[in-house]
Amino acid sequence: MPPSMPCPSIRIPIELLTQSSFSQFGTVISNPAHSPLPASQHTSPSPKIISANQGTALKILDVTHPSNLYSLAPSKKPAKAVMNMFVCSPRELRPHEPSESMPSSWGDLDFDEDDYGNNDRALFDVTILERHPFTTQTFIPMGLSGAERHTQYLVIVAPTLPASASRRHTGRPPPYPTPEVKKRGNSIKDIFARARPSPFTNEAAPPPPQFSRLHPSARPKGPGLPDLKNLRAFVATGDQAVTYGAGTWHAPMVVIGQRPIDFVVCQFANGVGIEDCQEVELVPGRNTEEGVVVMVDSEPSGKVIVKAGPGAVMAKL
Ligand SMILES: NC(=O)N[C@@H](O)C(=O)O
Repeated sequence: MPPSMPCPSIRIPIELLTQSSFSQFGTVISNPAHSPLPASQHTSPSPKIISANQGTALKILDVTHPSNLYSLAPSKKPAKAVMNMFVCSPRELRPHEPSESMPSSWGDLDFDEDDYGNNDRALFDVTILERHPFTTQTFIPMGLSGAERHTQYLVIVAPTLPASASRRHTGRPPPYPTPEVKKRGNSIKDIFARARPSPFTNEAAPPPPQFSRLHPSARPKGPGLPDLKNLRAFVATGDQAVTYGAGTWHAPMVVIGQRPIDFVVCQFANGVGIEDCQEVELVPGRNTEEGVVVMVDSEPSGKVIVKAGPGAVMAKL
């Protein structure tokens, strides 16, 4: 049984998965020529593209930032790169019950029941979140086209609370090993290693902070619990892959539609259960109506409707 944390009642509208909306959680991998947003709404820097394969291919560089932080794991057991396959079945959704105004991650939303037209609303209850504290994890869907309307997947993520706030939630320290950050050593060797200019290399610039070379989404997130009030839900198209930054709290993959999606999943792993994957169960408090819920609105074709952020059809904020 994973540890649990109390959760508030909160309804989450769905956003379009784009690199800029997702940047604090990880990276989105897609052919920039197939962006779902018009060029005027692109906010992330253009990727570097070079010609390859005797001019018959475009090579788009560094589309994601795999990171292996297992040197910080308490066991110190080294990890290896692994590629697994997840065959993810469509999730069961709960029928929507008419509801009063509910707090949401986008402010208090007032849900007007007449607004759906022919569209449908169903609810996905987020009951568990997990994270891989020492590795990025990339989900690459197979066999789906960007135009596929009936089968899509949701990427549900949450920021990490500071450890002190996690303790307030549960009344106890975070249940997981804290990534060990290197202590500032005081031996003669350590002091010389920090000296500038360096007596060993003559380097004049100060040593870079431990994680500064990593993409911001790939830096360790700390041991805290998920920040449920700022949980976000994104809908991905079939031609997008997604990388969760190391330590990013996320829901196990949520496929929407009629058929399973096969994903190739790339990550590092060292075989120590608690270091490879950590889970927390979300339990609504005694006076809490329903817990953390993602609102899944869809067109009659089955296509999920984006309700918040760039590309929203009818966000009511
Ligand atoms: N994300 C997801 O569906 N599952 C995992 O992250 C896992 O490693 O089990």
